[in-house]
Amino acid sequence: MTLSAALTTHHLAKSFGSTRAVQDVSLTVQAGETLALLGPSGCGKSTVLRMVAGLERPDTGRVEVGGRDVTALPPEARHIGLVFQDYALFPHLSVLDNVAYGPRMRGAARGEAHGRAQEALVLVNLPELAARKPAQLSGGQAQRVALARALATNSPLLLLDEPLSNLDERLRAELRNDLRELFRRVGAGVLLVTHDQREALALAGQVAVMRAGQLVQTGAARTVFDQPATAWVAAFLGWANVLGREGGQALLVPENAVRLGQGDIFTLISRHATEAGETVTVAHPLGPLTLNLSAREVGMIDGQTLRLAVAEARVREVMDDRQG
Ligand SMILES: Nc1ncnc2c1ncn2[C@@H]1O[C@H](COP(=O)(O)OP(=O)(O)OP(=O)(O)O)[C@@H](O)[C@H]1O
Repeated sequence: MTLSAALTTHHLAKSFGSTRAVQDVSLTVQAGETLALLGPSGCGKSTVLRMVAGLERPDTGRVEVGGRDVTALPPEARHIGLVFQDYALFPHLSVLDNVAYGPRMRGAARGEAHGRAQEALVLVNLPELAARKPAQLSGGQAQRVALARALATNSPLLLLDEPLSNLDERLRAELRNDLRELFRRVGAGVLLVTHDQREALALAGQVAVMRAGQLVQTGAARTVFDQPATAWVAAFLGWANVLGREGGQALLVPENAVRLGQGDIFTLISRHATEAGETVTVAHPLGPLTLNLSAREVGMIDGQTLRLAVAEARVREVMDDRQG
């Protein structure tokens, strides 16, 4: 028996007037796998998610959930767990009834729906808050309840749109760890939209990078972060050294290609103090190299110079698609 993917989109496209919000997006999320959709503001991430959820109708293309074509189905018939920012909790219902709402809508008897809701609240570590009203929850607790509501549907696919936004840094870090563990336990496919690279790396095994409505790179998260396919992807993912060349190419110099204290002596163009040490830019024949130095490494600066070697085997040349 071949297992169906939790989600497959086939050539999804959507325009709003003359804005081509999404063009030809095909992606797959396997059961038990988390895929993070990454890209700058306005690149079409939410529109992809909304088409998968059934909240937006694609102009062309298909959506399959668990091997079933759901393109023509309304959201409630798709069997997807949603955690969207604008999917607020019902203020007049208790936490338990909020979480039980999905199973109830799908025809579960009250007792069974409450049982599932209790289980979901245990999964997100909030079983003791079942009787509260949403107004009596902190921001982090409300996010967990929203997640429990999605989990209680027992859906094979969860969609999360910026699930940790609106939370302070401490809560984000805490929930990030919990979510990873939770996704692993429930075994659903998860499609996650985030603009936070750290969140993507922490939560998702797979990433898909979007630019101007199109997917530009998809693959294992570690591979995409370590081996961006183009200069634009590298710059978007926060690579410090994407050095333009003649002829539309660029060199990607990873931090681990730079060996301090060996090789030739280069002049520093700029220096800025950071919490950990300094960020410096070195005039190097490959181009201006920006390095994050620890306090110990700052001690290797001699006058306004630094001795370093670049391991050229670790430097990759890619297409420079940053313009346009
Ligand atoms: N209902 C709509 N009507 C008109 N244009 C829209 C609509 N929804 C989205 N757009 C446009 O489609 C493009 C993609 O928007 P989308 O919200 O999918 O981007 P996004 O990547 O999720 O952005 P962000 O990270 O800022 O949320 C944008 O240019 C946006 O202005």
